[in-house]
Amino acid sequence: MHSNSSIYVAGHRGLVGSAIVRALESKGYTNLLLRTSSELDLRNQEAVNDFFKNHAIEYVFLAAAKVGGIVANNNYPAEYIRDNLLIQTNIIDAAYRTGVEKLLFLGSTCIYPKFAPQPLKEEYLLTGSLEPTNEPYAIAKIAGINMCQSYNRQYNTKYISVMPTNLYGPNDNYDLTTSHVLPALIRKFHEAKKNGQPVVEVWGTGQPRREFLHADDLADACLYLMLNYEGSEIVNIGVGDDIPISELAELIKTIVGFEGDIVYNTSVPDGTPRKLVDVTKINGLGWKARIALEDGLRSVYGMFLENELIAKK
Ligand SMILES: NC(=O)C1=CN([C@@H]2O[C@H](COP(=O)(O)OP(=O)(O)OC[C@H]3O[C@@H](n4cnc5c(N)ncnc54)[C@H](OP(=O)(O)O)[C@@H]3O)[C@@H](O)[C@H]2O)C=CC1
Ligand SMILES: C[C@H]1O[C@H](OP(=O)(O)OP(=O)(O)OC[C@H]2O[C@@H](n3cnc4c(=O)[nH]c(N)nc43)[C@H](O)[C@@H]2O)[C@@H](O)[C@@H](O)C1=O
Repeated sequence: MHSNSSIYVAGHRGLVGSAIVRALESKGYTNLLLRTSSELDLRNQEAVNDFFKNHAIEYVFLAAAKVGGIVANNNYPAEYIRDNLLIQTNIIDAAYRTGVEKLLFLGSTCIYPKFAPQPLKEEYLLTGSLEPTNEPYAIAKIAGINMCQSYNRQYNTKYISVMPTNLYGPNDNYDLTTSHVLPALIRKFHEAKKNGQPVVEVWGTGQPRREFLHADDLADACLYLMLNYEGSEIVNIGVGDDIPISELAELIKTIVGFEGDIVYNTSVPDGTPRKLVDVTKINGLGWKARIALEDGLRSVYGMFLENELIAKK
């Protein structure tokens, strides 16, 4: 990949896509192709084919997807399987038909069996049943991985698939009905402090453990793998450490400065009890995460406050 290679970042306004754009720009890549979903609906095969035919795209970062937290996944299963299958199928096939040099597909650690041994090694894929709250999304992602591998095998393409753990960072989704736990708790504690509320509700039992990776670390890993990895086998991306949701809640509570209580709403599902990734493979390839959770949290809360000030002006 050269500084003037034509690079399409699908989903460039999202948490991951925007971090990949920042990483590419900071490393001097200048020829980036970017389209919002209203400019190019990636579920529309004809539009996607035309877009690829009309631009000599050399590299693709496939970071466009329908993404959401546990409750959104559980409530809208049809949308999660349909949109993700359409988006990824249209892009992967158009990339092949127009001779794209290399493509990076973003999966997720929810592709691993619900009760797989920890930490999750790449070879545990397809060894057991999935977590029901996100099975449709996970099945779409598994289909995407297999599609990349099948195209590599039959058509000699160079499509790589990465499995990031739970992510957070700039341009995260703070809508409490669709967001993931980390941005949701930042907003809940912040609003409770501002409004003088005595309690904050945290979903589930607080016992599940999650691993959190900053989107800038993830983007750095994606760029590193695009430049240094050619295998068809999936690669985990994580920090190699996790914490219970109850501990995350206490940490965010302290950073935000909320002095009230936490209540657990156990009518909301916990989801997978644990999904800590084994990072031996990516560490062996020469990449390691750098941003510690507490530093990352302070930084995103700072951005959250800045955005709130801007919104008020
Ligand atoms: N967030 C997380 O914790 C994790 C995310 N991932 C993976 O990373 C990838 C990116 O996720 P993330 O950045 O968090 O998601 P976001 O929701 O932040 O961003 C998704 C992007 O996809 C675009 N998009 C969605 N639907 C369409 C469509 N029909 N046509 C065109 N573009 C569309 C959106 O574009 P627009 O803004 O223009 O509407 C948006 O910018 C996904 O594959 C996800 O599975 C993996 C593990 C964890
Ligand atoms: C990235 C990943 O993201 C999803 O899986 P998840 O990790 O279960 O996601 P989550 O961040 O929504 O929840 C993590 C844990 O946190 C608890 N929790 C507490 N309080 C809130 C809360 O206020 N909001 C949310 N969303 N969760 C909360 C919640 O009950 C759960 O125990 C899937 O989309 C999956 O497909 C996927 O890939």
